[in-house]
Parts: sequence; structure tokens; C-alpha cells
Amino acid sequence: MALSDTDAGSPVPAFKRNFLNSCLSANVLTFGTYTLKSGRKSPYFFNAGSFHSGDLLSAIGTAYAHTIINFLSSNSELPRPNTIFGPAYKGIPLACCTLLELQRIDPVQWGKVEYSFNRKEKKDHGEGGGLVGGSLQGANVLVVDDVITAGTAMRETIEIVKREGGKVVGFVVAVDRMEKMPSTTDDDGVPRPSAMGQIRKEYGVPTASIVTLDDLIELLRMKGDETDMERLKDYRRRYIASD
Ligand SMILES: O=P(O)(O)OC[C@H]1O[C@H](OP(=O)(O)OP(=O)(O)O)[C@H](O)[C@@H]1O
Ligand SMILES: O=C(O)c1cc(=O)[nH]c(=O)[nH]1
Repeated sequence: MALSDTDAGSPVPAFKRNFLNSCLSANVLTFGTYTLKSGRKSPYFFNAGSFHSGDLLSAIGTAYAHTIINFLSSNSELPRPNTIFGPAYKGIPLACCTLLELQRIDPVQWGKVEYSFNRKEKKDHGEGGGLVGGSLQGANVLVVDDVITAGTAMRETIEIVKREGGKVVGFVVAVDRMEKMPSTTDDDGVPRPSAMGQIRKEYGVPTASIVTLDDLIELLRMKGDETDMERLKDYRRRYIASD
């Protein structure tokens, strides 16, 4: 069921509601039982790989672009990014459709900004190398990815950018799952820092997301889906981060 405009009094702003409606209609956001890369069993899953039509790419590009514009205006001390980087694989189309939308909104500001992504497998023929797109040498890099859970992918990305001579100036994801970093006593209910929080602290990189786990719980409340809402609340209680 889609969220309607009559939800206007809700704490979820319109651009997030539009984004969430696209996620629901394309089964990008689903509810059930899923095993994550970290091994945790999650009652929801965000599959950016299902954003595979022109309409959906436009919807996700718009949501990232608005999140980035808000992010940059509330972090005005940040150097302007001159590269949008999308980590392989799912980050690649996200970086492209985000930059396209940013360029459409403000061609002067974004027209000469480049995109770049890594290869998971090194290529030793043709142009070779592990990167495609703009060079990262001396670049201020804004990373765009789908979701952060344990932060493994994010750390790898920060290392790639550093190795290629660039500097990560910001990290923007579609979904911040707000989960504490994994540990051996994972579901002890004791809050620890989230992967996003840890990256902010350790690398001094500011972060933003289009939506958070809290927004998804609010979405289920507005849809009247009590069962899934309670499952997400229970998951949040178990894995909630301290930041
Ligand atoms: O915070 P983490 O625990 O690292 O998990 C989140 C990351 O894991 C998945 O990517 P994956 O590395 O599987 O690559 P893919 O884009 O090729 O699916 C997902 O797309 C996120 O980028
Ligand atoms: O943690 C993960 O592996 C993960 C979670 C999620 O919601 N979506 C995804 O693609 N990966």
C-alpha cells in the first residue's frame, strides 16, 4: 500500500515518502526474514539492485540529489566535492543517476563534477587498472552507496579512495540501518556505536542518509502494518546503536 498525500502531517517529509513509495512498489524494500552480510537475521531488506527501470532510477537519483544538497548546505565547511564515487557493484548506477540529477538541478555547480567507481576484479588488459571514470588524484570525493550495516564496505571504499590519492569528504547512503557494530555478544541489547558513527569518529567523515530505520518504522505505522512494525522495533531494540 502506498503512502498518500493525506499523510502530510507525518514526520516523514514528502521527498522521503516519494522515495519510500518507489521502494515499496518496486520491492526494493521488503519485509520478511533475511540473513545479512554481517550474519544478522533482519526483518527487512533494502535491495538497491531492484531499482532497474528508468522511472525508478529517476526516483532514486532525485532522493540522493536532495539529500546531498541538504547535506552540503548543513555542512558548509566541507570542501565542495569534485567526484561522486559509487563502490562496486550496487553503488555504480547510484553514483551515475545521482550525478545526472544533481547536474539537472544545478548545471553550473555540478556540470563538471565527475563520477568514478572501482572494479571488484582488477583488469590487466585494455586501459587496465582498478578504477573507472574520473581520476581520484587530489579529488574531494563524495561517496554514494546503498546501505550501511557493519561498515565493512564503507571502510574498504575509504581505503580505495585514499590509495588512489583522493579524500573522502562525505558519505551518503539510501538507508542507515542504525545498527551497532557487530561483536561476539551481538544481541546483548547493549548499545554500541553504529558503523556510521564509528566512521564519523575514526575518519572524521560526515555522513547522511535518505532514510533511517526510524523512518521505516514510521512508514509501517502510517501503513497500519502492526506486525512488521513490531518486528522492526524488536530488531531495533536488539541492535540499536548508541549514537
Ligand atoms: O556495511 P556492510 O556490512 O559492509 O554492508 C553493506 C554493504 O553490503 C552490500 O554490498 P556488497 O559488499 O555485498 O557488494 P555489492 O554492491 O556487490 O552487492 C551492500 O550493498 C552494502 O554496500
Ligand atoms: O547488511 C547487508 O548485507 C544488507 C542489508 C540490506 O538491507 N540491504 C543490503 O543490500 N545488504
